[in-house]
Amino acid sequence: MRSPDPPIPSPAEALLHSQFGGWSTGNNNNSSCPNSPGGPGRPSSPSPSPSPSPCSSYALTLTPTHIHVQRLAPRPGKEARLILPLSELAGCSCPRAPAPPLLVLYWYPPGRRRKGVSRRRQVRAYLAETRAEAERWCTAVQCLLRGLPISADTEISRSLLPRPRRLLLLVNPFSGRGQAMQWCQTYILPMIREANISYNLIQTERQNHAKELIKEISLSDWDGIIIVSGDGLLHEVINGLMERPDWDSAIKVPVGILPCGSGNALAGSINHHAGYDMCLREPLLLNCCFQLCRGGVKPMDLVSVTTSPGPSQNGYPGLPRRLFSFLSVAWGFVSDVDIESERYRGLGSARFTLGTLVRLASLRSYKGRLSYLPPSANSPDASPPPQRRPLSRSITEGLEGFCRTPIHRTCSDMGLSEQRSLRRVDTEREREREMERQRERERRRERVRGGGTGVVRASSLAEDREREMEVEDETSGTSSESNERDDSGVGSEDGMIASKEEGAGMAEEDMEEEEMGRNGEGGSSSMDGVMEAKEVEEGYALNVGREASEDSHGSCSYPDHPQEARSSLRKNSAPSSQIANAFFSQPMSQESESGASYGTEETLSFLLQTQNPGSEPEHVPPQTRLAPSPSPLQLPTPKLPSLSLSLSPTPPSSPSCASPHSSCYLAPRPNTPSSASPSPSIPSSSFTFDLAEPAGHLRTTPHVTSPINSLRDDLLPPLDQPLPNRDWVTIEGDFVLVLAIYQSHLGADLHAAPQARFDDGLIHLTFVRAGISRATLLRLFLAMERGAHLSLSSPYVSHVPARAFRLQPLSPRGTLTVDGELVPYGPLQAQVHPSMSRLIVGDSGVKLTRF
Ligand SMILES: Nc1ncnc2c1ncn2[C@@H]1O[C@H](COP(=O)(O)OP(=O)(O)OP(=O)(O)O)[C@@H](O)[C@H]1O
Repeated sequence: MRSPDPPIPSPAEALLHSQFGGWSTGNNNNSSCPNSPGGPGRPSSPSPSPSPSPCSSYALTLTPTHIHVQRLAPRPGKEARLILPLSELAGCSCPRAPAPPLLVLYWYPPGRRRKGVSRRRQVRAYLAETRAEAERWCTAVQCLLRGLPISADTEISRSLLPRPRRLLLLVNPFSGRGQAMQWCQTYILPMIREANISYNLIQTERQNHAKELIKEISLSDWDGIIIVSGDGLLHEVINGLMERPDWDSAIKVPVGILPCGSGNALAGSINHHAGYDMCLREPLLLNCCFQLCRGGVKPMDLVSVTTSPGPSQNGYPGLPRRLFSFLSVAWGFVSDVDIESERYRGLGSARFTLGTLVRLASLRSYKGRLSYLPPSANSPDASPPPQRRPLSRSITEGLEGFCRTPIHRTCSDMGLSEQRSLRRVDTEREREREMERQRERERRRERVRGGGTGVVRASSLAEDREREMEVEDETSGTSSESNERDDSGVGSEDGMIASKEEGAGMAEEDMEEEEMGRNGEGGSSSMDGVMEAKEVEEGYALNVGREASEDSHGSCSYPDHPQEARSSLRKNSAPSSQIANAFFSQPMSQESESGASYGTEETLSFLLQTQNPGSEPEHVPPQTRLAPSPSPLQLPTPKLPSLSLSLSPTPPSSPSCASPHSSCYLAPRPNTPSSASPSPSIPSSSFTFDLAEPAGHLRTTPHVTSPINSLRDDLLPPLDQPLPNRDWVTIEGDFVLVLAIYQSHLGADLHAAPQARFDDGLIHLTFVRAGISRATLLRLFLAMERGAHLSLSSPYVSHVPARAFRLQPLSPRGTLTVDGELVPYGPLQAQVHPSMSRLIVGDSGVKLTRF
């Protein structure tokens, strides 16, 4: 992150140049004292222990970008030079008399941590000859930090400085693991004081407290509203601002977030855009707090969401609700995990890892219809399709020094595959297998060139694929059953957990899909597509899990030793790849061999094995205490009713199926009258565009209860009316998940939309069709940690940008969330409103205005 040290400043560059005495702070890095200005436990004058260092003296030079510190005594010389970039200073102070005339600099250089780069606090103090000199320096540095231009000729006086910024801090003491107040005392308030920011801190007392407050306060009193919590509280604040009569000016008040929740998606995005590596917990908080103190503001898009009516109240039918979202709308897997993992709240961000594994074990799919409006071609917002990460790059990650031979392309850029590939030693055999596969591919391509309809072609590819698998089996001598098989067969023998070798086989198959996609054979030529096409052709139903309507929310329980589970899981630095690795390397249990899906017990037990087995359990907040159940509950033995997969194979003519960029494997087609008639080669149940009766409450349309009638969703008709034919694309079928996200991160460690910017005017839609295997879905989420999931080539996964969308669940039950908060289940639509709000992001590498 740091640029090379600048040369010694020339006299022309120098704004100030003075000689200071040293001030010993009692430790080497000069970091313990003097303390932050003001505040409890932080005296305004240095504590008595530090003292002048009589023998040391320094020459300080201030330039517009740096403070150069040259030690003059006792050892002058080049090595005694320190350069403090102003961009790494949170602030400075000059303690009032009777304290000595000190210039105190609060320096937060980036330091390497085990996981990512994070700021560390250092305090430097220099003793000026006079108080006036110390104050002159302090004022000059503060002017530069506030972005006020000064020159060597400027008469430096305190009158140059604008009033200190005033922030309203709203703290949810129960967010995340309930540490928000403690972190305020330890990290947040000290740094905010150091940055010379005034603040008022309010603890929220209940749900919607923040919203009520925001609707009533005088906003002109504040330069920013800062949420010290998770994303849920910011959702309240944004909606509180939008429900004010003066919403259009209120929403322009800069908002910021200091992450104390469990997901911390927006904080993850700020951290990422500021140039830091992914990090969690205190390091993330320090980075975000530092960025906040720097004070840069960027426009941020908001998405207006119209949901179905809530339950009727006092005999009156509910009305559709309108709310504003800054983060995401989720349906299916993501919202299920979000809501169901609430019970593991005490685990911090690891609750999502656990929730993901539990939900994977009983994967559901939901029928529904997704329509979206792509960005117009000439729209300035239309961003180019995301670059696929070059395969070579991801392959070399983590492999340097391990493998010198060229790595087979079956090493995807997924962590799991990489790790598996490291275990492989028999490169000769691998090469032979690859050559055999290559020959098979060639033969297949020859046949495909012979033509035929999509289905017929897919079917013949299925036969090819089967033959290919036989060849693989022969050459490898091991069974490399596909994940898709494991998922698709009723009572499949494979279960969820594959052996290491099987895992490697799975990776190969995925790469196989990728390979075929690149060769223009599209999704239908993949293993998944093949099976699907074959089943469709033969009139079979494909079983991919349990249908939502039949699956009650699985009752889960915990192992006999929940304390152990908690203590091990508490290390919530989310070592998901480690977890997943254990997941895959578990021996098959009795249960899995007999075909049942995995339960929570297995999930927890492998987590236990991967994380700190010997550690003592920590204190867990009462609400998260997990009562040991008399006997460990299993997830109900799956009845595995058939799920009919109504989506057809991707038509061969579809350009999207060959696109390596957008992964639009579903062949979404424009909602034009001509395209609405199904192609003869596609089963008529697929991709229908008529409006079916939606699930949920909405049948006829009441007016939307919008607090803000003046902000129109100009791209959307009312929720009960058909969408315009022009430009819209509709996809109908069975989905595992639909995620609409407008920030780069879905959680601090989930880089869900790497291409997203705060103000790109886009909704980034990801949808996953039923039929995806659990293993592929798991790999998708693991790759998401690094934002590498866009490279995951699966015909079941699509990523598309949009300006608006409508979601019509057709399954009677499910969960829908907006910014992680539950909303009424039923049809929902949303439209982006570019740059509506303002977000405090700091000043790293972005053009911004200061608040
Ligand atoms: N004092 C309080 N008591 C109970 N609930 C509160 C209180 N203050 C706020 N809330 C509610 O708690 C919900 C969750 O808060 P928040 O999102 O900030 O934390 P989180 O869920 O831990 O974080 P994340 O969303 O990152 O997972 C919000 O919907 C908010 O309305």
